[in-house]
Amino acid sequence: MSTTNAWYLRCGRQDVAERAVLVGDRGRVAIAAELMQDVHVLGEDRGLTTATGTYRGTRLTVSAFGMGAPIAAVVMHELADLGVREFLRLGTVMTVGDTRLGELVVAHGAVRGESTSASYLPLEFPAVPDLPLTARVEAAARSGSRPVRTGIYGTFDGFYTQMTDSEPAVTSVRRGRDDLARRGVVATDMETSALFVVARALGVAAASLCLASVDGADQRRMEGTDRTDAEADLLRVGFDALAA
Ligand SMILES: O=P(O)(O)O[C@H]1O[C@H](CO)[C@@H](O)[C@H]1O
Ligand SMILES: O=c1cc[nH]c(=O)[nH]1
Repeated sequence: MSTTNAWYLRCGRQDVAERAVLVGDRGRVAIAAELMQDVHVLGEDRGLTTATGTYRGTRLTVSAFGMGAPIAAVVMHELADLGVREFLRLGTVMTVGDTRLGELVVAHGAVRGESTSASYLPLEFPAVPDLPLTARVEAAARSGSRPVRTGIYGTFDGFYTQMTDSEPAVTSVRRGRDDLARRGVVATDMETSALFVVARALGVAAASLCLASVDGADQRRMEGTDRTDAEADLLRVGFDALAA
């Protein structure tokens, strides 16, 4: 791949910072842009939105991939080829076990329940974050006002078949969530394990910090200003960690 023009992100090495935030929802790029100065919105293709700006003197790139591990891996891969060295996923998760809505959850590892990471490294390889970056993330989270939880994520491809209580898989999904809780998993999402493994394969650092926005037990969702305020807190904490 050319290092001057990424296939899908449609930008060059000079357009991106060495530190990047990966979000799912494109709306979070707009919120992130409000936190930064000198913001440049970069090329947009297939709904992938990327912006680079400065936060407290540190240049940061924010990129939205949408949903799911395959496209998250494409975005990480292109940004790594362009020179990004540190990645922080800032997203949302569903609670497992004792995790409560509104908590910020720092990933200490992730169950590789998705298929994308196996195209980079075999399943024997663990999905673990970069530990120094994770320590920065945890410190920034603990200096904020929200409760912080740490632990293992479960990452899956099947939103309706592996994660939510939807027919026809509702019984196996509930059983699977109980099994994860018994083994100490604290949350589920669709990208974290893939990003950890892809980062290891490409020789870059990755960490993941997410807002618990859906209750796994009853599928209640954070809504309205509760949710938007919490997502703004998530972005501020994440930016503080990357700028530290
Ligand atoms: O809030 P984001 O970052 O999109 O993350 C979570 O939300 C989506 C599912 O609702 C998946 O992408 C999942 O990982
Ligand atoms: O239900 C949810 C909420 C956030 N992230 C997910 O992957 N699922």
